Order: sequence, then structure tokens, then C-alpha cells
Amino acid sequence: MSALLDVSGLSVARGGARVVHDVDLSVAPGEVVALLGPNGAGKSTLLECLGGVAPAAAGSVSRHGRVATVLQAPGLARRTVRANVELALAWWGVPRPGRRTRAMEALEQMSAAHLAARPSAALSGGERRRVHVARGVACRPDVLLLDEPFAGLDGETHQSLVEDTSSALRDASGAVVVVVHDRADAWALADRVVVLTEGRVVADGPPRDLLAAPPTAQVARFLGYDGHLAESGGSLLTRPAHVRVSADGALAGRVVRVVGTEDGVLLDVEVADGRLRCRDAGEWRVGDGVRLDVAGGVSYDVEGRRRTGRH
Ligand SMILES: Nc1ncnc2c1ncn2[C@@H]1O[C@H](COP(=O)(O)OP(=O)(O)OP(=O)(O)O)[C@@H](O)[C@H]1O
Repeated sequence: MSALLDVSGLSVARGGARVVHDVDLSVAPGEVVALLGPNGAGKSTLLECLGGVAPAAAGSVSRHGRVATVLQAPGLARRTVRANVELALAWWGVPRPGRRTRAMEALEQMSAAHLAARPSAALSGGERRRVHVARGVACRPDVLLLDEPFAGLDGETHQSLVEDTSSALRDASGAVVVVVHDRADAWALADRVVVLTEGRVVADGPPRDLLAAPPTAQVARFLGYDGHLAESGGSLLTRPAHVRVSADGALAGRVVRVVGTEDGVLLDVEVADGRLRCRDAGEWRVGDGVRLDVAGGVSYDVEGRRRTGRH
């Protein structure tokens, strides 16, 4: 089926300067794309332009069908939760008889049916977010755009909202683009992850493929490749999953940092050719000697281009 959203050579300006450059993006029906990138990368600006709120400085955006946007902090009317979702449906043009059922379905998808009769003023921050997402989902748009729907939430509230949103978006038949800050959110939500840095798309692919073989060293570091070993003509970058402590490991090193985690510790280890990070369940102190084995990682040349794929 052809794309519902087609972006070609798109640049967008903010305050007179271009902050999004030459983006090509095509999103198919049923596809969920996460836009991921550091602060100031241009994610929200790009999303605004996709939604028609910000003008394009160059290039084009073609939207096939109707677009709904869930903003970071939209207001809710001083009505009940269900009335808020029904208002969105009325505005969207859904005839009155179908509104209540559709509103309740969307609230159920977002685990918020129990809030239906509650006044919007009596919602917690996390509950408000659920209602915002439910409003967007209830409209069943051809293109749904969400700007950091989980910003500012932490711990369990964040996690359960991500899980419910993930299910709701996977049930949607339209195209979805969601801006996220946290890589774990991108993996949880999306079929495809687009990484934006300094306004440019620097990676685009299924989450598993991107993580297994980031196209550049810059993307690898952003995706959690926090260990490095110098090798001839470049370096091998590793994630903690590639490195393990082993009594007869091939590399000798010294622990330079120990950070406690739920399941043990995260160790930073200096070795002859670099510094590696790994997880372990043992008791470690800074200065301890340790032996490591490296199984995996991705090799980059001195320019940061991927060389040989996985090792
Ligand atoms: N109104 C504005 N005037 C001038 N520059 C702006 C304006 N809004 C944003 N910018 C700049 O545009 C760039 C992109 O901002 P944008 O908010 O799109 O990034 P982002 O990736 O969504 O960031 P964050 O993750 O922090 O929300 C940043 O350098 C920002 O400082």
C-alpha cells in the first residue's frame, strides 16, 4: 500500500535559521516510526512541519488523508475525561451516536476507562497523558503525530504508559510518527526508528537492525555503544551486552568506575587499547584487576563509518 506520509528534501527554519535539513521520509499505513535524537536535534520542529503547523523552508510534505497531532502538553476542557474525548471526536466529525462507544474504546486501550467520569482538573500528570493519547487514538486518523507523549514522567507511570501506548499504536491502521527522547521508548513503540542529530537523519531502520549495526560511530554512541577498543585503522565499539567478566578472559584491565544496578553492577574497565563497559553480579571496587572477554561489537574506521559489520 502506498505511503500516507511522504516527505522529500524537507528543510525547516526556526527563528530565521534552518534547524531541519534535507529530510526524506515515507511512512506506510500501519507503520509506527519513532523520531529519536538528542535535545535540540529538531525532532519537534520536524513533527510540527509534518503536521502542517510549521512551514517548510524547502522540500515538500504530502499527507494522504487526515492528520491528528498529540502535542506535548495540550489543554483539556474543564469537563469529564469522557466528554474530552467525545469533544475531540465531535471536532473530528464523528456523528454523535458513535462518539461515546469510540471514546470508551480509546480510553480502554489506554487503561483509562476508570477515569471516564472524572473531571479533567482532578487528573494526575500521568493520567492526563493517557487522556491526550486516547483523544488522538479515538479519532483514528490516517496520520497520527505524537510529540514526546511521555515527557516528564518517571518510573512505573512512564513504563505503563509506554506499554499501553505501544499496544494502542500497534492496533492503529494509519501511519504513526512519535517523537521520543528515550531509546528504550523507541524500541518499545516503533517498527522503525529514525535518528535525527543536528536536524539531519543519520539513521533509519528497524530497531533491532539499527542496534545491531549502527551506520556510524556517532549513531552507535547515541544508541548505547559506550565501550571502545582501538584497532588498526579505527575502533571497535561495544555495548555492555558484548563484554563479560571471565576469569580466563583475553583482556586484562582495571576497574575505573562501579555503578550499582538492580541486578548487580555496571563496570567501566580500562584495558590496554581502550575502555569497556560491562555488567556483572559480583562485588567490585575501583582499582580491582579484572579479565574480560569481548564477543561482538561493531567496527568503525577513523572517520566513524562502519567497516565490517558485526564481529
Ligand atoms: N522559536 C524558536 N526560535 C529559534 N530557535 C528555535 C525555536 N524553537 C526551537 N529552536 C531551535 O531549533 C532547534 C530544534 O529544536 P527542537 O525543539 O525541534 O528540537 P528537539 O529535538 O525537539 O529538542 P528537545 O528534545 O529538547 O525537545 C534547537 O536548536 C532549538 O534551539
